[in-house]
Amino acid sequence: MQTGLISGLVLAGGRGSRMGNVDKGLQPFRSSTMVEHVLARLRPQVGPLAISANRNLDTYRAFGAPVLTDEMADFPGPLAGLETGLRHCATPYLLTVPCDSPFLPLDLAARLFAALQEHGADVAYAATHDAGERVQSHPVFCLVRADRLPSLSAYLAAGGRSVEGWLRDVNAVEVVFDDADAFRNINTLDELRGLEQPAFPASLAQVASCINGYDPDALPVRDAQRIIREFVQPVRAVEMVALRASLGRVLARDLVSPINVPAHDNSAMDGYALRGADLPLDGVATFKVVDIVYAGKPSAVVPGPGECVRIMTGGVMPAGCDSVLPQEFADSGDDVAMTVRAGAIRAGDNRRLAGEDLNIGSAALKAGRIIRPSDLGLCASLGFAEIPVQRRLRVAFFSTGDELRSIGEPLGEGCVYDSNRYTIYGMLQRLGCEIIDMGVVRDSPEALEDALRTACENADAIITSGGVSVGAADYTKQVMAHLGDVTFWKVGMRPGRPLAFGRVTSNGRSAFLFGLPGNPVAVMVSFYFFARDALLQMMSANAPLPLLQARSSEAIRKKPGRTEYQRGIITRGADGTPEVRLTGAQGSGILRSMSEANCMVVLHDEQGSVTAGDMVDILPFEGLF
Ligand SMILES: Nc1nc2c(c(=O)[nH]1)N[C@H]1C(S)=C(S)[C@@H](COP(=O)(O)OP(=O)(O)OC[C@H]3O[C@@H](n4cnc5c(N)ncnc54)[C@H](O)[C@@H]3O)O[C@H]1N2
Ligand code: MOO
Ligand SMILES: [Mg+2]
Repeated sequence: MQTGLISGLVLAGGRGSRMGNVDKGLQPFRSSTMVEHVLARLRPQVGPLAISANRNLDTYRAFGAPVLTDEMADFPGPLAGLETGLRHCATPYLLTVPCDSPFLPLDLAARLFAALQEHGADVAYAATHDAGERVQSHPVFCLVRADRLPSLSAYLAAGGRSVEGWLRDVNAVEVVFDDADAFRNINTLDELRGLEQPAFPASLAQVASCINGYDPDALPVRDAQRIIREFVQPVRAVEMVALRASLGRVLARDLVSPINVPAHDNSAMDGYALRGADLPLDGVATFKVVDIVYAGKPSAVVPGPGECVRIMTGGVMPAGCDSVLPQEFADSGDDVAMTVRAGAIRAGDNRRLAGEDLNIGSAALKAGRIIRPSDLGLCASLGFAEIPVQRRLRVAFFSTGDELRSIGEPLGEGCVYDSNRYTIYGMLQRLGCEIIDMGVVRDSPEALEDALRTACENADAIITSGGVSVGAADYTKQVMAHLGDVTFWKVGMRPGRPLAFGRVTSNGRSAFLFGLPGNPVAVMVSFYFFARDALLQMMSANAPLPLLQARSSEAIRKKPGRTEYQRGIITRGADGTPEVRLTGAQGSGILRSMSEANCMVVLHDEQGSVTAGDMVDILPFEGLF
């Protein structure tokens, strides 16, 4: 069967009345949507592909197939979609499938086509046996001759609406498939239950009440992380971007392979393709060369016993051949004959199997992945021109403190340049966020409220630095508390003890807030260990902190009962394993030692002093995004 003879049409134009009038095709299903599963399974079986839909047209268009809307008004049912499909059909046959059948058979087109040909029929449709062995027909899985359009139009014009009714008017053949599950459709929201989006977050107090012995003034790191994780919600908005533009973005849905890669069994070597059974058991054997196969130019020749085909790397294996003798392993060989010695290769050698890289219907990449260069290549090998990614997370940030000066301003008595906005900028940039830099905000209630409201109305998350400890001029906490559900913690850690976290609201818009401490090292540590994971969670990204282990080359003093983050330099030790030493002074204002470091040493709550030679957890900065 030539797939190019058949156009595919996914019927997604129904009312979805059994699902409460939702658009069935767009319902989330296994990290993507139902219709995308259907498209992935149908695409390899047909030439042109279209979607019949009557709502959410732009969303459907983003799946990369033209969208046809019913030409008849008022949702008259699947036949209206079929009629429109036939009007636009440029091939001799049209195959329809419903949008809620994510498991449809991969040989649907081939089997219906074979039956249509065999019976000289107008229409072939699928059926299965139910549990009682009765035949149950699935008439919306049907292959129709495109020239049957007039008969369908006449049936509809006469008021006919049921697919079964029209099938009685034409010469239709039923094709029984064994796998009833492949035709299972998902009809109710109940069936989709468990895949729904999580409920709106509870209040922070409710979340915190689940923590044993919750004390905001002495909160262990892991409890703070847990509260943040349970409170933060993903921003669900997906956009299609050109393949190259997806680098560094978060994949929004599983990418299901629409093809086998490679598509055919092919040769891994330049040499001779032959039947493994013909290889000599001892001595030598001479094969007659009956054709030459180049990559991209398959041969129709089927070598007989004692025959072989010269083949180039990547060339499609000729029918019946299962092994390739690399040409340098032949005793002699040219384009006429080849001689091989016993034991030169084994049967099956040097053949790359169809689908060994990626199998049709398998998840090539999982939703949540941050797209890397190899993923771009993988997507290209599947023919994907556009990739569904999460929209970039919008993060607004500003610094607070009257002593802060921006670069370019004169540095007055007692003032410091604002460095936190630059470290925060760098860390957000590496996470792939859309950045809204709001500068330095004066320590006045009005200026702070103004800034927080603007940030809240324009961003998904807000990061501030400074003003969260107990100082007298700090209005930050008071304004944050006034604008939303914000809590102030003293976390059992060093550096980065004070931390504000919550959700602020202004004019009906809300944003998650991370009020990081002002000290320049504390701001980075609390970003990496609290804000980073939360922002990734909002982006629906899967990228846990890459904690590794290294041997400490020195003793480190540490009190159990709090987490300490020390700046370290990791090198390759004498025995080849990673070894870490500290950068010296660890004060939370000493940014230089952060720059000198290439990792953080993480000493957990329960840990006491470290002896030289002990293994410790480290977070390497390179590769940390
Ligand atoms: N009595 C107490 N004092 C302090 C405590 C405490 O528990 N009790 N905690 C200390 C800890 S730990 C930290 S961390 C800081 C956090 O203070 P704030 O978040 O209120 O921050 P500020 O007071 O505004 O600034 C602290 C420090 O950092 C400098 N800073 C602030 N922003 C920037 C910036 N954008 N660029 C460069 N440097 C900045 C600021 O000048 C201060 O020196 O509180 C301790 N105190
Ligand atoms: O949390 Mo503060 O970190 O010690 O400067
Ligand atoms: Mg302060």
